[in-house]
Amino acid sequence: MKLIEAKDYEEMSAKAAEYLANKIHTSKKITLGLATGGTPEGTYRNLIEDYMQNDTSYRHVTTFNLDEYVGLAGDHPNSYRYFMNKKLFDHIDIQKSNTYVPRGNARDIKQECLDYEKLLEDKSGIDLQLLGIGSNGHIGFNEPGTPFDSKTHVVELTPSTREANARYFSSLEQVPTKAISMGIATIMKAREILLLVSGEKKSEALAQLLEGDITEKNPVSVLKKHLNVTIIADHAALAAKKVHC
Ligand SMILES: N[C@@H]1[C@@H](O)[C@H](O)[C@@H](COP(=O)(O)O)O[C@@H]1O
Repeated sequence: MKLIEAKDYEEMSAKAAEYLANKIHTSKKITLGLATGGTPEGTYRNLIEDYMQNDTSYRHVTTFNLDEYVGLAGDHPNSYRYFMNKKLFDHIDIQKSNTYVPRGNARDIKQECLDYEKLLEDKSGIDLQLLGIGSNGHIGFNEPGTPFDSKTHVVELTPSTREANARYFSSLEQVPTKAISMGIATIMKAREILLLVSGEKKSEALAQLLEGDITEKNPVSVLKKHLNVTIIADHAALAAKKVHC
């Protein structure tokens, strides 16, 4: 695993966007795995700036998002499809038909998981997966205890994850209790992974990744088995690691 240090959230976001833009520029065709949440928002802002200033085209880019809330349609303001449209896709020249997010309002949610996994395979998988982490080490919506061999599946959200994400909803009760998430094996199939970690709240999870064991109790620890992982972390996120040293 390669670790790139950043001063703060802004610097982490700028470095991540530069990393991604460089890959987009230098490839003829690329499939990106994308994440939602506060962590990648700054990266998307920087990518939009880069698009406007440097004419970076996204016509050759396909994207697959990690997850989506069960029960929310794509035009619901709290859905991850809506987040991606507003925070990135609406501002760049990507073809919307090449952007995939699980359909949280699909009639048959289990079938939707199977179809999403198959679609990913049919499109030859992910070249570069952007990832954030939850403070309990979750990746996508794969909570502690999720088997490492899991594929795209329906997840029961833990109270702590619902609370952490309640800031986007008008109340905790509004936060869905289930989500569709790429599984850990799905994420690990990406040819490259870029993990972003910012802030003190994530420092224990990051320290566990850098210094702890590989265990299903800490989903992010699986990344130690991947051969091509880059972490961009800010100083606040690295604080616990430095205390441990
Ligand atoms: N499903 C998402 C994850 O993909 C994300 O990494 C995590 C952290 O979010 P944030 O970046 O807002 O801290 O939250 C959610 O649970």
